[in-house]
Amino acid sequence: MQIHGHSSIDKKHPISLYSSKQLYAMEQAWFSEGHDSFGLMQQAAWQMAKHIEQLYEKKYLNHHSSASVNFSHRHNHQYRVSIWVGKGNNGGDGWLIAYYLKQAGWQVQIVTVGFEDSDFSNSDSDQVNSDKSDTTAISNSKSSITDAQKALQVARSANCKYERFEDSQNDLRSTALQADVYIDALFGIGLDRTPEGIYKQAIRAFNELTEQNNGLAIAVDIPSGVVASTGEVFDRIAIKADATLCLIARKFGLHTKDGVDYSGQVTDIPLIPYQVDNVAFEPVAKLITTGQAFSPRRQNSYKGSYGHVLVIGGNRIDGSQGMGGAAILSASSSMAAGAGKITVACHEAFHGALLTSLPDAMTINLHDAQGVQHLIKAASVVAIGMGLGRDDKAQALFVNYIQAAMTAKKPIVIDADGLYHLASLQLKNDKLISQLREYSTDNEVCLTPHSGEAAKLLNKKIHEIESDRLSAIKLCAQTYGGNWVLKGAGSLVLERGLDQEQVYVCGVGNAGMATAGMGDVLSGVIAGLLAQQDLEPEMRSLHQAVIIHGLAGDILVSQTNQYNSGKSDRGHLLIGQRGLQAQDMPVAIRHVMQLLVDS
Ligand SMILES: NC(=O)C1=CN([C@@H]2O[C@H](COP(=O)(O)OP(=O)(O)OC[C@H]3O[C@@H](n4cnc5c(N)ncnc54)[C@H](O)[C@@H]3O)[C@@H](O)[C@H]2O)[C@@H](O)CC1
Ligand SMILES: [K+]
Repeated sequence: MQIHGHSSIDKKHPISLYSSKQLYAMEQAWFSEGHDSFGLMQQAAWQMAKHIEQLYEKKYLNHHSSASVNFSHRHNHQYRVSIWVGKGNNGGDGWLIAYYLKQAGWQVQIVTVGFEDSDFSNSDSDQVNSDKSDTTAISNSKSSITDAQKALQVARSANCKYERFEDSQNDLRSTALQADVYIDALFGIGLDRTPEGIYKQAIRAFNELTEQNNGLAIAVDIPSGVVASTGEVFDRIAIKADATLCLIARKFGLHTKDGVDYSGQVTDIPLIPYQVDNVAFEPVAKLITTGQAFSPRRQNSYKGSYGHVLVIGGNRIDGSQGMGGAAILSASSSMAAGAGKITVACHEAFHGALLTSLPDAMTINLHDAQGVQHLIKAASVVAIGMGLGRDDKAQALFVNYIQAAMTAKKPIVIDADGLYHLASLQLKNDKLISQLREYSTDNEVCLTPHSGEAAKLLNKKIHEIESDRLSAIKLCAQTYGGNWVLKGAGSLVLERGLDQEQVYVCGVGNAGMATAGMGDVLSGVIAGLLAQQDLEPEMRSLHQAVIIHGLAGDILVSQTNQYNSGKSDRGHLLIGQRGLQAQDMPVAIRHVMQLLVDS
């Protein structure tokens, strides 16, 4: 079930993202300043309980679509919450949320997963005297029990009802578990392996129950099953949350790879100051959801002021396989992103098609080496590889044109088959790789693989890339130099500065963009921005291009924009994610360029 409104983020500023290792270090820094760990858990749970009430009330108002709904309805209907707890501290948060929501008048049902009977009897023996059954008494209890066990005691001493998932599996569809809100406190940042057996069953049951009962699914800290440092979900076993209450600091894994599909709307509950124990933690990445505003163009300018993009690609191998579309898409996207002029070096067989769809472009035969080299000298930026082909002849062209671009000191964008050639040259220990790496220290080189291409470039398996995209993009940059995009849900962007590198996670874009040609569009936008020398570096940066590309895709599938309204007098039909095509993009890219000037 969706919470009303646009998905997760509408913050303008980049949001700092951290790994689980850093999260643990932050907690430890806080505790080493003398702060109490159970106290932190109490704060976390109390604040989450308040947010849970707010989220549910918001959902209720949306569904009863009248602002006049009076929340005195609470008196007619007791809210029901089902809280699923694991044995770690994430579960500890869950027990305390149960305690606070019960205080607030909710009907609370706890489902424990992975607990033995002894877990409860141990705590019985340690049980605090019932007439002192408050959290203070328990937190002050001398025993060496863990915070999670203390939390369990607090909830039990307040008579919160619980049942073991293991005992009640067959009855899980009983009315006892028909809740308005389901809380996932099974695993937090401590998840380090595939949930199996009872955990796998519990995660599945949780998802089924929330769906059947149209319940609101809220994850404590991170949806169980999502790895906080990578965004990976093993075997698709994870809680599908409508909302995530993210404790202390934003987890990297919420915004890239599978995490994007499971986290829902993310709310921060910071709890501790950003700088603890004199340590300021450097985020592993920054989440960006909006672009830099463009400055208006000078009236007194001409096409040369905005650069000349040379797109090299669109080959036809041995007279059969043709990939002209890749170059066309890239070229039209470059123009949509504001490049002053475009030349496309593609196979002559495609010149007609190119000019039909993009009469603004100039053409040259891809195989006219002298002519292309001459144009490389004249161009402001060279984008190479889209539909270039992978045979030896194409590789020779690639090497030749990259050498020419480096000699002429041009910014270079390498995509698709260009990346394939780089990977194979690297395997052969070809000198081009070290030359390119050296070149990229003083010149702009942008490389844009998806996971499959990154796997080839690093001579690894795709799943190795996917299981740690952050390490993969860093290794790409180390090996080849340059600035990188690792495409996919929550695309990563790595930009190298003088003495440090910055990683961004792109928080816009949608699954409709997982179609052929979208990468060609992106390379075009990157080249189009790079060509515009009038722009400040930030406005023509790689992350700006990735954001523009993502926003354009989102605009096309949004139901409320001028290009996609059933009521539009332009006669456009509604477009959804299914069926979105790369050729739809240039019009939306132009629109985003305009929005970014206006904003
Ligand atoms: N006092 C504190 O330190 C605080 C902790 N907080 C909470 O604590 C969480 C982290 O707690 P923990 O470090 O205990 O970690 P978790 O609660 O995430 O659980 C870790 C436990 O689960 C086990 N485990 C991991 N993957 C498993 C799998 N696939 N199948 C079965 N068992 C698995 C681990 O071996 C470990 O025993 C945070 O996410 C947050 O919710 C917050 O309450 C803030 C304060
Ligand atoms: K969780």
